[in-house]
Amino acid sequence: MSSPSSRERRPSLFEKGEASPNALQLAEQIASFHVNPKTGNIITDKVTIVGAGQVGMACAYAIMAQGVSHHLALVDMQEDKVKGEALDLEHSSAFVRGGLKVEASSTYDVTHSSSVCVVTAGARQREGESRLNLLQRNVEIFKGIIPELVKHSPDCILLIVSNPVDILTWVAWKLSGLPKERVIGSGTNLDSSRLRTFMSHRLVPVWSSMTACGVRLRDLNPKAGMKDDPENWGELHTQVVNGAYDVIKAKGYTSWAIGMSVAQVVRTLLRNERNTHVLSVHAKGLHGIDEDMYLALPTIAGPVGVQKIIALQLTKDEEAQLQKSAQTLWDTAKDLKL
Ligand SMILES: NC(=O)c1ccc[n+]([C@@H]2O[C@H](COP(=O)([O-])OP(=O)(O)OC[C@H]3O[C@@H](n4cnc5c(N)ncnc54)[C@H](O)[C@@H]3O)[C@@H](O)[C@H]2O)c1
Repeated sequence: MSSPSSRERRPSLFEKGEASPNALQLAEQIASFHVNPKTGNIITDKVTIVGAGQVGMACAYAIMAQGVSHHLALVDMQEDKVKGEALDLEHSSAFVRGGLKVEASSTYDVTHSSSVCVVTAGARQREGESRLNLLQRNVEIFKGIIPELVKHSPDCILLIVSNPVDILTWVAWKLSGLPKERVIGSGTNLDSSRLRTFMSHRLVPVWSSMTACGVRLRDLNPKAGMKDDPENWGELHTQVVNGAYDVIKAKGYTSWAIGMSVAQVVRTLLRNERNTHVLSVHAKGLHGIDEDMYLALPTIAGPVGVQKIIALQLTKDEEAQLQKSAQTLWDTAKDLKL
């Protein structure tokens, strides 16, 4: 029997010459391929993020750390900054299962053939500036971004994060020429998480046993969330609405939670996980909405974009409020110069 020292060392693939550069390239490609189960087409997991600010980089980090994509392209008009961010991220490649490739530029060549393009670029409000003026400035920014993204990735899904997200998703749809199903906004996916977080603060001791027994909050407190609710669950609504403002007041911007939220949506889009997220989708014709507008609604989306918008069971009053929201958004959007 041969001793370990005398045992012939197995040559590595490189030494045996089995892995030519082409084979390595192929392995790299296979690692980042998924198959669209509906069409059978191969899609890559390449994701572009435009805007390498607080939100864009939190999205990039979450997408990378969760292994949602192994190939990122970052674009920002601040070339030095975006290149620095890309290097910093790519240096963590050894800690990421499957490795990581990060490209960065102030132009759009690096974005070619992306499956999902996330847009977080936006202008910050100037002192005394009206929201409409800020919005028009963001429209001008989008005019420089959206056609470039579509030119380099004509089959991509656009995922808009910049605020105001519903209106800018509509703007991106108009500027892109893509089918409405392929343009999606981050909607209120994050607000849903905020609601669950605030609920868990109240319910941690009993939550798991309640859900395990199939008990719902309304079974214990039929007035939960109503005006005369003795436990005042309605206060959660205020907490959710103020959630972003509380964070911005304390640290100047929001980043980590929106990054995680976007990573979750991108995973769903790439992997066809058929999860339901509350995303900004084209809402005309739903719940009596007449406006050509995007609104946040529960949506199932995948590699082809929006697959299904879940019909909500709304009271007349709730439906009227949704229609009013659509009207308010449209009143602003219709005056924009596209
Ligand atoms: N949808 C949501 O739930 C949600 C949550 C948080 C923030 N946001 C929005 O995300 C956006 C970004 O926020 P932030 O804190 O990262 O801002 P930020 O100022 O830190 O980053 C914006 C980045 O966009 C870049 N940029 C501006 N114009 C550009 C252009 N024409 N081309 C390429 N890059 C350009 C800037 O250089 C900057 O790096 C804001 O509109 C914010 O309101 C949305």
